[in-house]
Amino acid sequence: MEIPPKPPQLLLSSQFSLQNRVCEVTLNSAFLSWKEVGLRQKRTAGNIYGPLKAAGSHYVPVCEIVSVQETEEECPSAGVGKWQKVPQNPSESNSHAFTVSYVERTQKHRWRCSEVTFHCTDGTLCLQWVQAIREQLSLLTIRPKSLLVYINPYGGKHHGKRIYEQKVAPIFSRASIFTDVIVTERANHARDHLKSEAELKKYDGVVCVGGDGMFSEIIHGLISRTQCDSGIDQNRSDETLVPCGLRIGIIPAGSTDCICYATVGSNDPVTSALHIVVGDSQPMDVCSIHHDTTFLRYSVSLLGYGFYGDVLTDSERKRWMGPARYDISGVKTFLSHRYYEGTISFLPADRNVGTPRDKMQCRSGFPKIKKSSAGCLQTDDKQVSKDKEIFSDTDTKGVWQVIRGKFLAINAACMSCACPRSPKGLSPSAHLADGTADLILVRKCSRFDFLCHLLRHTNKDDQFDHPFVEVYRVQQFRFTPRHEETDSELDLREAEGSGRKRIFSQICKEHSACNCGLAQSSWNCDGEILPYAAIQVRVHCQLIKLFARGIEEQSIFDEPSALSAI
Ligand SMILES: Nc1ncnc2c1ncn2[C@@H]1O[C@H](COP(=O)(O)OP(=O)(O)OP(=O)(O)O)[C@@H](O)[C@H]1O
Ligand SMILES: CCCCCCCCCCCCC/C=C/[C@@H](O)[C@H](CO)NC(=O)CCCCC
Ligand SMILES: [Ca+2]
Repeated sequence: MEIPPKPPQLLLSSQFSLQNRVCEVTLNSAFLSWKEVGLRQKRTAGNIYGPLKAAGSHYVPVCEIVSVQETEEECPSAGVGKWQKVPQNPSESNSHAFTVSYVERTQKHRWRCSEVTFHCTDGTLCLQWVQAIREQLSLLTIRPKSLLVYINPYGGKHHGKRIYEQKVAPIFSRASIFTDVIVTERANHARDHLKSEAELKKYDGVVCVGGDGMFSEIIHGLISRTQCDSGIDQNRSDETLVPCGLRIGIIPAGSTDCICYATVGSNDPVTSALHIVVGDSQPMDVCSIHHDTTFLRYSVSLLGYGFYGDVLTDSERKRWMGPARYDISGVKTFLSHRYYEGTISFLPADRNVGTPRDKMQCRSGFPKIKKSSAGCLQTDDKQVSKDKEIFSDTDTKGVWQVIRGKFLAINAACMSCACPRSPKGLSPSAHLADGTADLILVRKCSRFDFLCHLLRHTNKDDQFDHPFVEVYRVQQFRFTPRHEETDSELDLREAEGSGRKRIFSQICKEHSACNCGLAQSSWNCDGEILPYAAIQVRVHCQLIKLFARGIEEQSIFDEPSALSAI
């Protein structure tokens, strides 16, 4: 039987002056609230993006208070050069005041740090309030007190340092968070520092100021350090990796910022800073990628061969263009319309984690997916779709599937990969922490059809609803490009003169410009090119944790019904 939650305990209730009006202010163990005295209370849906409020009432959850401080309103006194307190209005003369900074939701999942200042004539009362609020904040032990910050000064439009100093550092300082800041001096500086030098015990988290490439450096440093400390060999693709203890915060300052966007719902530095301050925690899956017995890289967003690999290869030569390089290279790659041949084998995911086409988008706290002590997933069955269109569990559980063909793109997404270019992402129903990736196969088709498929990433239409697109939810997969297929794999091809084709394939290896389907592409792994085309990929469930909570359902802030318990 579920034990009902305890009602919040009333801690303080007093009258203060707020902008010339008298307000009743209440603090309980869950909320700080205030309402104008004498106003009749009427619950309304209010401003859908505003703070939790009924008409004239404001409710701030204690867990969303950033800080509280005694306020002294001062201005220079003429001529003397000294500063003295000056009341803002008559009712606030002899005024003592305290200011509460708190999270306020605005449009499109963005958060702001708002302030409210309460005035009264009794200094002791103000102090009592400040202490009571601080005491409640001190109970929030999930909040970080000390952070290690890495800034890539060259990510995106080269604004990382300025974004941190102007928008983020003031919020951390208001929340009394200690920071050690390192501005990187070269690529892989942050990775190498985390791997072997950083005194990680000093910190409650690591913050990355940059784009997806910088985030990738941070996870490589942290994951490698954790495996090394635990005696795990990353070159063994069958190893169970040890989850990282420290949470990672992303302050977006890159070109795509897909990981930030898909875990927070926006690419806004202030919003990310506030998610760090309130101590959010979002577990995330990570793919390990091996070539035979060599570990190559980890991936959390896109692993793309063909189209996205070619876009990245071309765009790397245009880094000087900044974020626009992806648009130019995207159009160029689209026009070249190359396809690639090879074999994909994959191990389908358990049916209880849903399917890529079930329209169950990953949202904050839903569906409840927990990693069991045995490392596998437990889901709340009632929340999981019963969509059966691709495989039935009994047919495929634990059985590798093999698909050969000619592909314009082979993409694997461990999460939705939503970003400003594609607000619902490459795989809109992929989940952040379910131990699976969505494998998307785009077979050879006409330019027009491929364009329709690409454009659907930018609107509400279903990009998988084409006869040339297949999508599978997988735990592991392998890819072998056509020219690396073994004799036995080639022998398996039906109705193909295998001897003749193999000779042709060797010729085409050196002839990547010809559109014969036997040329090789490269894998785009979270924005980095992999050195091998033949890879094995395995998803590690919830290997890392972010200072995020997943994308919030906007509707929970539309109406104050959640406040009825107060
Ligand atoms: N000081 C530095 N000098 C040069 N390169 C750096 C430095 N610090 C980090 N890097 C590298 O810069 C690359 C790109 O950085 P980042 O991801 O921040 O920006 P981006 O490429 O513009 O954005 P995105 O990855 O979102 O497309 C990363 O791969 C990182 O390794
Ligand atoms: C001709 C019309 C084309 C319209 C196509 C729109 C489709 C956009 C889907 C975007 C998916 C982004 C996935 C994220 C990948 C990141 O790990 C990676 C590093 O930041 N970014 C890219 O590779 C950059 C990839 C940029 C691709 C354009
Ligand atoms: Ca996943």
